[in-house]
Amino acid sequence: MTAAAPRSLTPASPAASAASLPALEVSALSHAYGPRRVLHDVSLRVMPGEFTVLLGPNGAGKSTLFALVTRLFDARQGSIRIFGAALRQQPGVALAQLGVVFQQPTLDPDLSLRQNLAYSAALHGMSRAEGRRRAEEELARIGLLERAGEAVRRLSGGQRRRVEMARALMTRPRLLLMDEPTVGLDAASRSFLLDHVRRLCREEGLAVLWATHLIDEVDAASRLIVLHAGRVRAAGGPEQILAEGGGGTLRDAFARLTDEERASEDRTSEERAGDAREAPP
Ligand SMILES: Nc1ncnc2c1ncn2[C@@H]1O[C@H](COP(=O)(O)OP(=O)(O)OP(=O)(O)O)[C@@H](O)[C@H]1O
Repeated sequence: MTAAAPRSLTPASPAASAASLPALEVSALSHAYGPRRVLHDVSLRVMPGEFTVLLGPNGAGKSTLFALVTRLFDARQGSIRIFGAALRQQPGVALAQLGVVFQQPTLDPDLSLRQNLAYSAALHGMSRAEGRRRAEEELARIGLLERAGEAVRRLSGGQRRRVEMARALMTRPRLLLMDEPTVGLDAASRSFLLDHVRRLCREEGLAVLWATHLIDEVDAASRLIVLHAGRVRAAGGPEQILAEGGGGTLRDAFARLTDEERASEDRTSEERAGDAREAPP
């Protein structure tokens, strides 16, 4: 996660050729905690400029997926590529393109906004001057530059989330992961974050994977990946999710796709199929 190439893509830039590659490509990824498998053969893609909502109820496996993509855990089964770079084989190249806002807040409340960002810039190998310049740019974009010298603890929850996003964007990542970033925020703070991120997708080609359990964070331009009980239940635009989820409203379709009974029926039939494959002739 070092300072990477500028996010804006011009046709002649080397980054432009990477624009046709998926920003994130996860293939047949599985993960277990001890004997308990919590991700089952997950495959998904996020393309540059796409705002993709990873929608799943509590326990679906969203944070586990993020932990694998950020290499907190080693992905032993399946593969993960970031702009074509395989995470296991080329971790430095892959992670240099990635920014992350984790579910748990990680700002130091006693440091100022500027100090928190400077600290992160130093960890990413930026010079002091560059770190300061980038911090000011990102704080200005989220409307908090005037408060740069204040301690984080004086900010509201929504403002803290904005600072975390500014920090993640300082290295100019081309793929941004956000894990339940709106939990506990009021409606105005939520829509600020959503609008800001969607604008970065539209105007700068940023690819975003936004994990949430809230269906109302989906808009008509979003792509969706519905994850439930560690499996991708549906993926595509809202129309496709409606079709796969049996129509009605998006909320109805999501409820059906994440229905426990249906999930366990599918598990049972997959297990039966697995048994049949493994049975001797
Ligand atoms: N460190 C761990 N050890 C054992 N099991 C875990 C661990 N972390 C998560 N799990 C289990 O893995 C499953 C997926 O959890 P995960 O946190 O990835 O889901 P999630 O979709 O992010 O849910 P939430 O929104 O509640 O955080 C859950 O059943 C959870 O209990």
